[in-house]
Amino acid sequence: MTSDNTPDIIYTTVDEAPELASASLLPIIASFGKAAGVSFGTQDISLAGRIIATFPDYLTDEQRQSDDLAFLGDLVKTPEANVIKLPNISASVPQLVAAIRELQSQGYALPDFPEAPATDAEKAVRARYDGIKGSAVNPVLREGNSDRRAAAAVKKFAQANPHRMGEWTADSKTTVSSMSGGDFRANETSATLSADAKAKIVLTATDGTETVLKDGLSYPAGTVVDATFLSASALDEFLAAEIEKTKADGTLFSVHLKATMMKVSDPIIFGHAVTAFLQPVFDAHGDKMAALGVNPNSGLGDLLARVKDDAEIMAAIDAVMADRPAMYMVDSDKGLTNLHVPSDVIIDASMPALIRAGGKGWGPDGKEHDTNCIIPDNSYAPVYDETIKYFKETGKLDPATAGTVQNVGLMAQKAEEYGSHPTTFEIEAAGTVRMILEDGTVLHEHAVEVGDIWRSASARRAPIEDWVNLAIDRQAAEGCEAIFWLDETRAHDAELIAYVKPILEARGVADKFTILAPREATRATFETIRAGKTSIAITGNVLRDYLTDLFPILELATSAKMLSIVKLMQGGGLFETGAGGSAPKHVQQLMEENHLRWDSLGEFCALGESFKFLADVKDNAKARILGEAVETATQGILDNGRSPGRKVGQPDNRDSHYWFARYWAEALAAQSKDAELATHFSAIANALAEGEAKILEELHAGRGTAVDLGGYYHGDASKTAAVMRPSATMNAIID
Ligand SMILES: NC(=O)C1=CN([C@@H]2O[C@H](COP(=O)(O)OP(=O)(O)OC[C@H]3O[C@@H](n4cnc5c(N)ncnc54)[C@H](OP(=O)(O)O)[C@@H]3O)[C@@H](O)[C@H]2O)C=CC1
Ligand SMILES: O=C(O)CCC(=O)C(=O)O
Ligand SMILES: [Mg+2]
Repeated sequence: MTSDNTPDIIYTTVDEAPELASASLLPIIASFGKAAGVSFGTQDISLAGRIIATFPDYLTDEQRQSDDLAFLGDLVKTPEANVIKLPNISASVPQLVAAIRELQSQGYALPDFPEAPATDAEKAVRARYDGIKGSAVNPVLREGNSDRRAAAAVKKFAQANPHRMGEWTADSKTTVSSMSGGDFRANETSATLSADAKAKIVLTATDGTETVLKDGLSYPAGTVVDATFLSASALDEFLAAEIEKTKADGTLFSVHLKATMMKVSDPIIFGHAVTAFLQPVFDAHGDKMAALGVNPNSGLGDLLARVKDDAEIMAAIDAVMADRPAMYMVDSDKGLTNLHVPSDVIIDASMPALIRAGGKGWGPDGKEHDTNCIIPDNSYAPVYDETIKYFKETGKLDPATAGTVQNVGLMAQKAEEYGSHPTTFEIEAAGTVRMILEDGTVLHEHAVEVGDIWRSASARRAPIEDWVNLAIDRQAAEGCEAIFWLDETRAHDAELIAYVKPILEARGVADKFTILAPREATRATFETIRAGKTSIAITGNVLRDYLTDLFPILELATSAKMLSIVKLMQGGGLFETGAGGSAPKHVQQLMEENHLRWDSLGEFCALGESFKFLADVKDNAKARILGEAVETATQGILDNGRSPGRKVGQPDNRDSHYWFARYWAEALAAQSKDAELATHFSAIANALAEGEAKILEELHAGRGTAVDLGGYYHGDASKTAAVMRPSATMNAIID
């Protein structure tokens, strides 16, 4: 599919803070690349871009956009792929609705999001929107397993400049609470297919009625296929008890889920939490609320917007809230609670932030308090539970001396739970769910009740083998401790262990690895890094996600500084920038006071790797020189403290890009491998140095005042450029 017209490197157009940063950084990168004959192209994977691309039939010719995600989905399956992937929004329903409204206000005649689709036409629109919802981009692009770690320079910098850590004390009441049974962990069954297989999922109701939940599933031989369910009644009992327990303990009530990546199951679990918290209101006014279109899965914020004109319901809500435990707040100034929006509290970022703060969450009084962290399912909750227990015993981690945890994550081809959306169902009738192979074999079978959440996930043989081999390579490169975080008592993990052990034996490296269940691995790993050493965590997809925020946030203060390489299975390279998200809070700050605290270190690291990869695969010497100079520039940013500050008045993202351009140009001017490049860039380096005072002054003009970007999800490119590239002097040098 690639042609001579495909640019050497594709940079993704995304959302929120990283996209604002791109408005300033990408012109620099493209200009420097051009001088060395390296071409850059962009492909739009933003939420707004994906909405537009999904509804061409509703739009004018000028408004239409190509389906860039589909293009990239094909590209990553080719050896030519060289993609720099920035974090993008994985939209919850409230975010999706807000983006649709914004586009409609800009004249895009898009259909409304059908909350309760009734007609066939509405169902068709809803199906199209559902394809955009949640984590719809990463699983398509991640055609390889992940290698995430802190670059040596970044780690050294963090040790020399340790961030502040909250104190942990033995008497902290902060705790992780999980179900005592009936959850996904307890009900899981797993099997490895011995031959290629087609399968269907059938619900047989107690009265004998059969419903095919899914047909046409097809798996190659060697696929590990899991099935499990979470009992709705067990969940509700658990949540009701936790509300009481939180109140008795005087801690903050908080629920931590991944409603974005687990876009089918977790919004439902979130909805149970909203319902449980407001149970007396639903008991008294449920019908009226349903008539007003309340869907608890969309959160308390959406619920309040729908019932706000009904004084009786509002009074009932106030009365219940007054009686409930205090809630962990997303924004106490604005009254945004944990339960307002399903995508505001995302477990991979929220739990580490709380742990970094010494186990404290923000309460409605704007003060920090011990918190009850409710993580209903036990599959991965023990990692956080053990982390908290460990810190209560030993006190906080010291980032000045702590070693580092790297991750090798099984991720390719929608591995494990993160690929389970098409095979996740909220059960509508009590009975039995069976996963049945074409030859009639019943692979999995569960007795279920109404409301239970049943799901199947799979991991294919080729990605699993690639993952184990990547782990072997990484361990050989580092020569350090390496742990497979797998629990032999968990059905899925036992199947993976059956893959891992023979490969390690066959390659003669079994003695270099240990296999530990997540709880034990957590403790062992903390002990290793407390001693200043390195550990490689080799994990499945979910723990890849969780650990590459947890350890970086404790070690480096943020996961934004991580190197995130996806070695694509067909030979291409996907370079993710950092391991975190799109930082909505940063956009708010920019809009209010014209300060962007986003740190582009993740972009710098990914750019260096992308150039190196280009140099290797296309034997492009100039790309190698560009890449080496990017590394020098990144080092310069760290050594000279040029990263953005958090507060207005301090240097921000734009300042850091000026310094990045300058250090990069200086490094290119200083190298002696390519005289032509050296001459070209020494002129640029000189101009940037001579213009320093004027450029910084121009960059700082207007700081502290509100700015207009022309939109949140679909901003106006010229307005954004005016805000993000305010230095005419610098622009003249770059352009
Ligand atoms: N790869 C991807 O595409 C990913 C996408 N996401 C998406 O991103 C959105 C937000 O997710 P959320 O869980 O809030 O996590 P984020 O990582 O966006 O934000 C958590 C906090 O981390 C800090 N942070 C993150 N990146 C940077 C950076 N480059 N520079 C400085 N600080 C940074 C900020 O802290 P502070 O506020 O203290 O400055 C930020 O508020 C969601 O839509 C989510 O789905 C999430 C993860 C990965
Ligand atoms: O795709 C997403 O929504 C988030 C991905 C993520 O958090 C990660 O890969 O670390
Ligand atoms: Mg993550």
